[in-house]
Amino acid sequence: MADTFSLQRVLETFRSSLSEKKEVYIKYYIAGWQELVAFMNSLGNVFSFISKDVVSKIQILENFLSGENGSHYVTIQSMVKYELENELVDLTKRGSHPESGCRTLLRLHRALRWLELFLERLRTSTEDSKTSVMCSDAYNESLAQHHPWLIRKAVGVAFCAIPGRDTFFDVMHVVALLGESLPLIAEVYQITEDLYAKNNLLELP
Ligand SMILES: CCCCCCCC/C=C\CCCCCCCC(=O)N[C@@H](COP(=O)(O)O)[C@H](O)/C=C/CCCCCCCCCCCCC
Repeated sequence: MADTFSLQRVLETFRSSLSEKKEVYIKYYIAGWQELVAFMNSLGNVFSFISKDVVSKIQILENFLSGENGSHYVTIQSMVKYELENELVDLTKRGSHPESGCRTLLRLHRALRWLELFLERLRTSTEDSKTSVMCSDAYNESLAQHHPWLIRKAVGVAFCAIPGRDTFFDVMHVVALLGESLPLIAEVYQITEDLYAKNNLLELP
């Protein structure tokens, strides 16, 4: 496992993603995901179908951010407002906007919940706890409900290749950091969740 992964950096990027008004900057939200992808890539090819999916979603959001309407994509709040006001979101079935910013970010948002649940399990785990079980329990409680059977099976195979608990703690260096990361990740998650719920965007196709 690459020793270049730093939970501290993940923490810093998600911290930078929160504005004073508690809006979420997409630039830093994406940067947080890029750190997590780098970590996943270091775990081997069995995870590449997952990291490719995340990378493609990051790319879609980066394209919006650097495109001609980029100023509307500075925060998740401004993106939601802009895409809804301009009817740029497929709300019930996929149509002329299959890759809107709102539906793309929703996929990462659901995955952030998985991360929160997994890190919480890791933080409270004991020496004999298995990371594959923590991962899979967190997955069943979050992302799995949105994935078809085939993806759930493939994910189940990938979970078997997850390194043990000690390896995670070696890489993370400071266990205490988990206690600091979790509330921050949870806050970013909750702000996005409330915004999406308020705008009926939680089930975008
Ligand atoms: C110190 C601890 C650090 C832990 C770091 C963990 C790093 C993990 C990084 C990413 C987690 C997974 C992100 C998964 C995003 C999935 C988005 C999604 O739901 N995509 C599906 C739907 O997309 P559309 O078709 O609607 O566009 C897509 O079909 C799914 C693709 C692949 C399945 C992804 C399942 C991921 C499950 C959890 C991954 C565990 C990785 C474990 C690494 C330790």
